[in-house]
Amino acid sequence: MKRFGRSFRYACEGVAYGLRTQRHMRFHLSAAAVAAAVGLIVRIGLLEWALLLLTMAGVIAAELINTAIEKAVDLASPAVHPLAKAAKDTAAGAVLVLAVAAAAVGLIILGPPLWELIF
Ligand SMILES: Nc1ncnc2c1ncn2[C@@H]1O[C@H](COP(=O)(O)OP(=O)(O)OP(=O)(O)O)[C@@H](O)[C@H]1O
Repeated sequence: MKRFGRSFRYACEGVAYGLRTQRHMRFHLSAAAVAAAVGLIVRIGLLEWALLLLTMAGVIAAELINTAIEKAVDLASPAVHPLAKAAKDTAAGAVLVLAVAAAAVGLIILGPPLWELIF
């Protein structure tokens, strides 16, 4: 149990590090906060909340993995190397794919009720 608590604390430190140092992470969090606020306003259903939360968490988790890869690459290859570029760009690409999918999910779930509320 003590070991579990320690691992949990280290994981929280990792999330805090990502939040503190990655501007993209702050952007993703702000977008998630806006989506959650709209979800509350238009009163989406439980299944919609589950989907929205899963996509938000997916983007944030991908950003954390991207940060981990960036740091590991910087440690392993401080000099310019095509493989270092490939590793960083591929990891960034994974975040991009998830972020675009999350934006689409947000539009599909929040778009129609928001439209109805406004017009
Ligand atoms: N060691 C390296 N060798 C070759 N290319 C690199 C290396 N480090 C970074 N690059 C490339 O330089 C560009 C900018 O990289 P950088 O690490 O500054 O990331 P970034 O996308 O600006 O992210 P952030 O601002 O979040 O740190 C990317 O295309 C990356 O692949």
